[in-house]
Amino acid sequence: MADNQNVEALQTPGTAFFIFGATGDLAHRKLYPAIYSLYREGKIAEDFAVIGVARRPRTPEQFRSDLRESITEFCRYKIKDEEEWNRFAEHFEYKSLDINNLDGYVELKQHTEALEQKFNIPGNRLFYLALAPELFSSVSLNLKKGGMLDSEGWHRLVIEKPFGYDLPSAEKLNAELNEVFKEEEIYRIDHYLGKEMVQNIEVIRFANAFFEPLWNNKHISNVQITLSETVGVEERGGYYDHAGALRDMGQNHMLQMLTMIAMEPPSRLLAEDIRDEKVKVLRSLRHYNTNEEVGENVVRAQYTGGEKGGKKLPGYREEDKVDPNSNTETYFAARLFVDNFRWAGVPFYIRTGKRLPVKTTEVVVEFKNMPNNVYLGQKHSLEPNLLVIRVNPMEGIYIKINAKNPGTESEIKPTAMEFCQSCLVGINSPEAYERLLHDAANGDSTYFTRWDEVATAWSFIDKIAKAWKEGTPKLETYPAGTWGPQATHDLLAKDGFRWWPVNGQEEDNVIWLKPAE
Ligand SMILES: NC(=O)C1=CN([C@@H]2O[C@H](COP(=O)(O)OP(=O)(O)OC[C@H]3O[C@@H](n4cnc5c(N)ncnc54)[C@H](OP(=O)(O)O)[C@@H]3O)[C@@H](O)[C@H]2O)C=CC1
Ligand SMILES: O=C1O[C@H](COP(=O)(O)O)[C@@H](O)[C@H](O)[C@H]1O
Repeated sequence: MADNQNVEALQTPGTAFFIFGATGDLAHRKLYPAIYSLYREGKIAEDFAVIGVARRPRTPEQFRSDLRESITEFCRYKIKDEEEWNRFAEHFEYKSLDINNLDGYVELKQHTEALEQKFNIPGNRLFYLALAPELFSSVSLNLKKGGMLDSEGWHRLVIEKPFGYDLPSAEKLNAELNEVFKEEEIYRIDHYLGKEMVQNIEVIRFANAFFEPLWNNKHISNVQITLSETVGVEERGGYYDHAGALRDMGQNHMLQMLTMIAMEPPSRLLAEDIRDEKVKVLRSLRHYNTNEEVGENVVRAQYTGGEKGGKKLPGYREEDKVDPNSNTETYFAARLFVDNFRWAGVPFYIRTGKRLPVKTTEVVVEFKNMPNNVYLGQKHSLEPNLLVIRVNPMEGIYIKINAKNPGTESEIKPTAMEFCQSCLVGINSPEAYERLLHDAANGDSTYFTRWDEVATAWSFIDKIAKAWKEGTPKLETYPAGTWGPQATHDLLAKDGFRWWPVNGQEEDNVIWLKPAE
């Protein structure tokens, strides 16, 4: 019996899941744990099979043992008991295959058909490409040539980021994929769209009379989006040194979050309506066409060696597989404008970086000061109201208002009222990959990026990348464990703003009203 008792409506149709890149990091840390959670919650019933594909040889026993290791280490559910584990693991098979070897697909087809028969799967096939992007086109072409798309039922391609390196390469990739899969069969992953609180932005905005009437340039002075990480590039130096923060986080996660904040209410809560609104935001982004404009609005930087908790941290250029003379940015911040009626004149500040002091993803919506406030000019220093959406690792929102300090005659204090979602539901809220796999198997593409979103985002990003390539602005540095270079603070200071401390940290003057224990 599934752990989630109310599962009928949520169950995926019988599906064969193919994980290309089955021995890789993403499969190990995210995909297998996600599949196990879905199984435990009854969102996947017994009519499924998972076929792992990669080059290195693995016996079925080895593959299932890797699988168990991955789930034990990374899944939010613990393995229940041996009987349940065996029932689950029986659905997993491994096929050693070089994705360029067409003959291998013919064998894969036979293998698949046998599994489909065994588990009563009606020919629905979901191909998840957890592979280097250079391999995406060959896989899709060989799937077709090898007869893997001949089954009854649907065929879907789930594809990891990065989707291209720039607009021309993304266009090329898209054209190649379209030779095999239609747009509606392609599910481009941006795992930030699978995060609970990113999805909640829509609800907070469109289901609350508090917020939506104020959600515009009359009432909001600026928006700040921070995606900070404490880690460096870890084992991904080779990939990262080619990509950098702008392509790794900016083109996708950051712009996607911005669209969720800035979009107009969709006419219906359907995938195409929502994605139509998101792409309109991307089209309204003010492009920085000259190096001067990029220099004025964008900061890029790279971490140097630092220290945290007495531990020495290496500089970026000392990291494994990174060019010792690399000019790749590990940090960037930008001031963006959405030039439409709602947002004219409101800066959206975004920043992301590796080796920053804390791991957090947070959106701060700063409201304008009250006009002619009777308290202004007196001894009080009023702070602007804030709505803070906490995405990661803590989930929830808080709003900061000005209120009378209890027990004083007239002292006004910033007071934060917090809805801490993760305090209520714990860390058990579904992982992004669970939702996204489940959505893809159910044919719901709402939280996947459509081609026009990807292309429009690249056309904006490419101009920044071009200016950087030409040396503008210069690459700054920041010691590992700090909040980036001074230039990032200047970016806001010139508009009269400042970055709000993340997690409400360092704000001694604020009274916190937390939910009762
Ligand atoms: N890891 C992460 O946290 C994230 C990863 N991604 C994206 O996911 C994708 C995969 O990343 P990740 O798992 O880290 O990469 P890894 O390098 O860890 O894994 C790559 C996988 O591809 C397989 N592979 C490589 N070449 C071939 C080939 N010719 N034929 C068949 N299989 C092949 C490898 O297996 P073998 O060597 O056995 O063939 C391995 O299973 C990338 O696009 C990455 O950008 C996106 C977000 C986060
Ligand atoms: O896509 C990526 O995201 C991770 C950060 O994801 P999070 O869910 O842990 O916030 C980042 O480390 C990685 O470089 C990037 O490719």
